[in-house]
Amino acid sequence: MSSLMDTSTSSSTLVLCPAMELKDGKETLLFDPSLLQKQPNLPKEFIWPSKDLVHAQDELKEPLIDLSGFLKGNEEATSQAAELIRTACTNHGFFQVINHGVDPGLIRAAYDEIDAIFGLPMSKKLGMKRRTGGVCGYSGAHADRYSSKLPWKETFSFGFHKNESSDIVVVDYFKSVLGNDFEHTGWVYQKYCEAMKKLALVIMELLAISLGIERMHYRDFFEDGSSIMRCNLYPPCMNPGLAMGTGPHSDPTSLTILHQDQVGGLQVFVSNKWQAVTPRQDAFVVNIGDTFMALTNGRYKSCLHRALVNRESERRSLVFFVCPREDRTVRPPSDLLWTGMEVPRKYPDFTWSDLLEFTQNHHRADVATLQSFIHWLRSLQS
Ligand SMILES: C=C1C[C@]23C[C@H]1CC[C@H]2[C@]1(C)CCC[C@@](C)(C(=O)O)[C@H]1[C@@H]3C(=O)O
Ligand SMILES: O=C(O)CCC(=O)C(=O)O
Ligand SMILES: [Fe+2]
Repeated sequence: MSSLMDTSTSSSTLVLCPAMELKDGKETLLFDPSLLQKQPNLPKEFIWPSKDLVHAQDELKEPLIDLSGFLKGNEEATSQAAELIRTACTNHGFFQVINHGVDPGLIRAAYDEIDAIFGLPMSKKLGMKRRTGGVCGYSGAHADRYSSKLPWKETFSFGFHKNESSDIVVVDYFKSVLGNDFEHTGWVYQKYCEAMKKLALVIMELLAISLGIERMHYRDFFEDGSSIMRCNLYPPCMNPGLAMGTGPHSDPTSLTILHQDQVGGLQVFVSNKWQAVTPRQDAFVVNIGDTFMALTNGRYKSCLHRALVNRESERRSLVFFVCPREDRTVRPPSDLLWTGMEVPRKYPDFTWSDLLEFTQNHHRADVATLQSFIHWLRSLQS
């Protein structure tokens, strides 16, 4: 299976870049913000094509969905929320929710722990690095995965799922990877992920209602899912106009529940232009991912978005990626495949496990991941 990974190397980096590390005998760039920020110029690996750097023209504040009525079982509020969701997801796959029921103190604690993680010495962070082919662990600009268009960010990701042996998998992960000193951090993210999963299942009900299908359909599909939690830290950048915190993409996952701090930088592609998402500390950003788009047979759109960096401030975001159990077949409900006559399938059956493996080993998730994945699947079958 040919690798589609970006393998271009740039020897000039050896001169420019203050820090390299040897990986499998190959010199790769080491994303150490404390060193890189002192550099006068942005290393070439972080420079993005001009087509990706087009400025945002407007701010996108709507649709903002108040969940309080739905959570109380108010039918009028439920149908209003469903209508807003239907319009937003049919067009661009982005909305925000307020009065979601998540404790603001838990959100604050999750941000505090971001600093505990990324404030560790580089040697410690490299010791908890994401393994090739996996999602979990630390990553510095994904410099060990790609050689160009590197994102100006550090990430730390881990799984959240129920399993027979433990119902505190996040606590276990933090203790095993970061040590017993991080048990408290593990509990903060255990509670945070539990709150995200609870909110995700509420939103799944609303999504089903908005599509006019059986209310529990998606809730049941995701109940036993294996989700991914990611902490993002975007350091200040000496040349933010040429860099990207996270490049243009749609999430290959199903549903993303994101909280951004007050710095700002998230943008979504709506009405054929990039629009800034103004931070609201009381809101969660929700976007439809590729897998959920397939679960609606393309009725709901996977949201195209990106994150910019700035010269002055660090930016942080907490991102919860809702995923189904890895072996579940991704197939739209039959109610979406019949409107008095048969509706053609837009995507073949697949599993999240296969799409995840594709993004981790064969294709850098971008603005066309699902199409590339379908082509790749078909190439395997031919
Ligand atoms: C399954 C995943 C792959 C990524 C993390 C989750 C969902 C979002 C994906 C990602 C953020 C999309 C942009 C590119 C990417 C490489 C990144 O910038 O981190 C993607 C993640 C990844 O492959 O690690
Ligand atoms: O940090 C952000 O605002 C966006 C991050 C993102 O899109 C992602 O991690 O998938
Ligand atoms: Fe994303």
